[in-house]
Amino acid sequence: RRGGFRRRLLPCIACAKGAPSRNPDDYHATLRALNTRGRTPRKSLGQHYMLNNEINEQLVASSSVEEGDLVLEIGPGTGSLTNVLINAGVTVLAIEKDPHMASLVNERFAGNDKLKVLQEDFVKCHIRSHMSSLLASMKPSRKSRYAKVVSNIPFNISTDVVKQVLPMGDIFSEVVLLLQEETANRLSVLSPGTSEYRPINVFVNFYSVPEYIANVPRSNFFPQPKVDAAIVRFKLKQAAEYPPVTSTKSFFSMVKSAFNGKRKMLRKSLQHLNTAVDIENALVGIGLPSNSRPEDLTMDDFVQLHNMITPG
Ligand SMILES: C[S@@+](CC[C@H](N)C(=O)[O-])C[C@H]1O[C@@H](n2cnc3c(N)ncnc32)[C@H](O)[C@@H]1O
Repeated sequence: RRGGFRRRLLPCIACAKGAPSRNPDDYHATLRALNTRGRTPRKSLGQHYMLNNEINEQLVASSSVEEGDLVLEIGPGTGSLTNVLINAGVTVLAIEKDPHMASLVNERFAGNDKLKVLQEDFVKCHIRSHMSSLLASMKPSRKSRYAKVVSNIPFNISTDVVKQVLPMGDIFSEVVLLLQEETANRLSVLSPGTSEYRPINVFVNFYSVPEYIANVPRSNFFPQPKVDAAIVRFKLKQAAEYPPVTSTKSFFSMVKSAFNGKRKMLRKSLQHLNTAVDIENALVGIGLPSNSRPEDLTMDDFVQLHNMITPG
């Protein structure tokens, strides 16, 4: 066999030690789909396939999709989540980087006009133009004019996905992702004042309202990752609901500079924007100590500080 394909790659059910209780059909379907191609799951592509259809159902339920909706799925893999989405009556745009998995999922749903598969790297693709043209071609009778994202994504592109889709409130209303547990916590639960607080937290809260939905133990995936996962829902804000900053570019540039000097007080790390005295006065003006550090500020505090210390 060519190209690293092997005959027997996957465990049989009887060998699946520590596997969660699940409908065996789901497990069989995933293993069969992989075995038909002799595919070894690739670590570099974050290929940890979902074995438990109840989790797929929970992902779909968390996004409250309705019949007729348009859903973007990043990384359909064997198509187990795709199947639940299609059964919920939605149209799916699936973007899959691995050409083998893209053709496998295409074949699985051959002839189904509710699915469009693009074999592309999500990080590099023009998602806005793909989504805009699909939304424009759909019936105006749809209840929601917004699309949704529902995906079990590879852990290694989580930040790219979040950075790309959260500012797209004009296209998506909700983004439901299965993330690495630690990432899920960091993006949805972490509050200011903790040492892990970063610019990404300000970014997430600027563009969305995140909510931690549920932990998903690692035993639900094949192959089993070293860490647990969790479902997070981001409700996207529309442009009119974004915090009132004079310029988002200058706002996020200020936040980045603030965290560049993580141990530094803001009156030092933001000195390129204004004098130390003016920064101190601005901090006191919004009810914070004059020697505040970036991890002390909420997203709203950053917004106020930005509008006070940068020329508008
Ligand atoms: C964690 S697996 C999930 C597969 C499937 N959704 C499931 O639940 O079993 C991630 C999937 O994303 C695909 N993938 C990896 N990197 C990608 C990228 N940059 N763009 C699109 N798909 C990618 C992998 O090939 C794989 O099929």
